[in-house]
Amino acid sequence: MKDSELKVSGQPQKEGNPASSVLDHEVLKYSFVSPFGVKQRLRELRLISSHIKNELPWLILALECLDFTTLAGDDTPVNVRNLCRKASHPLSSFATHKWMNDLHWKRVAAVCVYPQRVPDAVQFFKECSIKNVGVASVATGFPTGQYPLESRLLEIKYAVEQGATEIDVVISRCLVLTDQWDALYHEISEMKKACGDAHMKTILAVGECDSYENIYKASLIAALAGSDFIKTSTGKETVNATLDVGIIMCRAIRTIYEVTGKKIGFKPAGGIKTSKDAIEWLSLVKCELGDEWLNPSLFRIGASSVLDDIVTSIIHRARPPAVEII
Ligand SMILES: O=C[C@H](O)COP(=O)(O)O
Repeated sequence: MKDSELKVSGQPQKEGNPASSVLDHEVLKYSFVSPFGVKQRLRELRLISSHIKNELPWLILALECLDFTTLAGDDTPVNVRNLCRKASHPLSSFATHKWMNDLHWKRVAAVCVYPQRVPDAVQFFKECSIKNVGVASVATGFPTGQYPLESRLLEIKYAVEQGATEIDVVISRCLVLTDQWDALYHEISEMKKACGDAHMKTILAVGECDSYENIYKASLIAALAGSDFIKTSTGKETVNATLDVGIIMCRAIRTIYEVTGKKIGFKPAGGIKTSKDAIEWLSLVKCELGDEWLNPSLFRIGASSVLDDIVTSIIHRARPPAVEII
């Protein structure tokens, strides 16, 4: 299918600094999405993904792009440390097998926790001298965002002070649903400032944004306001990451790249539970954005429960066939 057939278009503001202080409304004029085009593209992408033969490299990539998450009211230092242990050496129980080669060095990209649990993760990685697993914190009144901007910004600053290197912020869906695009741009810009050097992933909570057009506009605005990544969902909405919405967000990312030259990352999150799901998302990003996006600096999968299935699938495919001795 040709790109034009999808009819997801956009004309964001002029080239140059993507995070100027005001939103150029030209960006919102061209946000038409054809549901039929999206459906058609989805069918094609599913077909492409179902034809993948050698899944092992895809599974390893999925593991390396994982934001391994715990976001529960009963999280404690102990379960966060356990999460970090698993994140650092997910394949360690097979490390003594020769066929593992360098697989046992593989690690997830980051752990993702609530602000209050950031010090537990930071301390664990410090004690174990592990430097290449990021610590992401959710913030800004996660998951609803229904708090004053002032306190949401304080949460970001708190998480950064505690050592978070990545901040996953949620937007006010209310601003999207009431067409307050300037206010949305303003709050995301303020959040980015509060992050300082920490990478900011902006969660749109797509299941609560009402329409494809709103998701496309919110994606463009989040990118233009300085987000490093756009992320689908918190995992707490009734509808979380879906592939159709993934297509729309990737198209917005591509538009931003074509017009500003800036590469924005993409993070589907919420309800991703199996290796097959993970491969479908990787395949979507490969088809929509290209191989350049297939690395942890531009692609993450946010999930609390997919790791075990990815590990099982890797072992199943990496293990040599059993030798018959009789
Ligand atoms: O950001 C990650 C999500 O909160 C995880 O959602 P999940 O528990 O459905 O995997």
